[in-house]
Amino acid sequence: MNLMEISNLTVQFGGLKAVNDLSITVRKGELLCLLGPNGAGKSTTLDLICGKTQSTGGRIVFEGHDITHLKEYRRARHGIGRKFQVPSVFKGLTVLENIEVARSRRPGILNALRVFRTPLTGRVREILNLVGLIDLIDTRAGNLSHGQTQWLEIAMLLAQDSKLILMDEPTAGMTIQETLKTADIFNRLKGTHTIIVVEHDMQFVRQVAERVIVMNQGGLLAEGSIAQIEADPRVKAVYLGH
Ligand SMILES: Nc1ncnc2c1ncn2[C@@H]1O[C@H](COP(=O)(O)OP(=O)(O)OP(=O)(O)O)[C@@H](O)[C@H]1O
Repeated sequence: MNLMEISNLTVQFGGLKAVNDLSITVRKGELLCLLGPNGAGKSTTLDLICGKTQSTGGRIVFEGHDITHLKEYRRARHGIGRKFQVPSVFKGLTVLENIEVARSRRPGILNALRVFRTPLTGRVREILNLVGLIDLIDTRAGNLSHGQTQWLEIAMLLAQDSKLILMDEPTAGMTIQETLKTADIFNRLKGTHTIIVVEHDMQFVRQVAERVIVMNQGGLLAEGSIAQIEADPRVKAVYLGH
């Protein structure tokens, strides 16, 4: 079943078409990796899906709703969650408090503070177990390691029950062990969560990818399994060969 259909998506910045006539179908529950050389338009594609950037052409249909011209906060209400390269956790709050803020769905920290006395409910416990932070619920986010901070942010997206999770280079700056653990988290999310991830770390992509899309110069260059992508001479020429 399709969760999202992107047709002929285009955005022009001055003379540059950063995303150019891109069509992608995203299936419910799949983990889709977006690859491509620097400047291919991967981050811009995520920006166009979450509404951070408005397209200049094409269409995005999410669960049957045309969201092409919706503002970012309205797309978030439809269940599109975005994780940026710089984590947006509240450093002064504990791990559990951060999750509660994410779960409250109400804008503004003051509203969120009212729910802090909520006990560690089943779903929150499940999420914290999944990302391996269950023993750190009372730790301030500012005291977490880089990897733990990234996992907390993933947990916050899960706590919002996002239907589509968009992630831009989640393993950037991680140690090998942290990257392995992140792959494990992603593999456990497969099937129940729909994820689009932009990544340059091919080892990580090999561990998690079900379907891979390679972009080049704003357009779709190749699509397939990781084995098909790695054997594709066009991909080798512009990306993997370097
Ligand atoms: N707001 C903007 N205004 C003008 N040009 C932009 C804007 N955002 C992106 N671009 C340009 O669009 C092109 C695509 O950028 P984008 O960041 O999407 O590439 P990318 O594939 O994510 O690259 P990287 O792997 O380096 O992150 C680049 O040439 C970039 O300079």
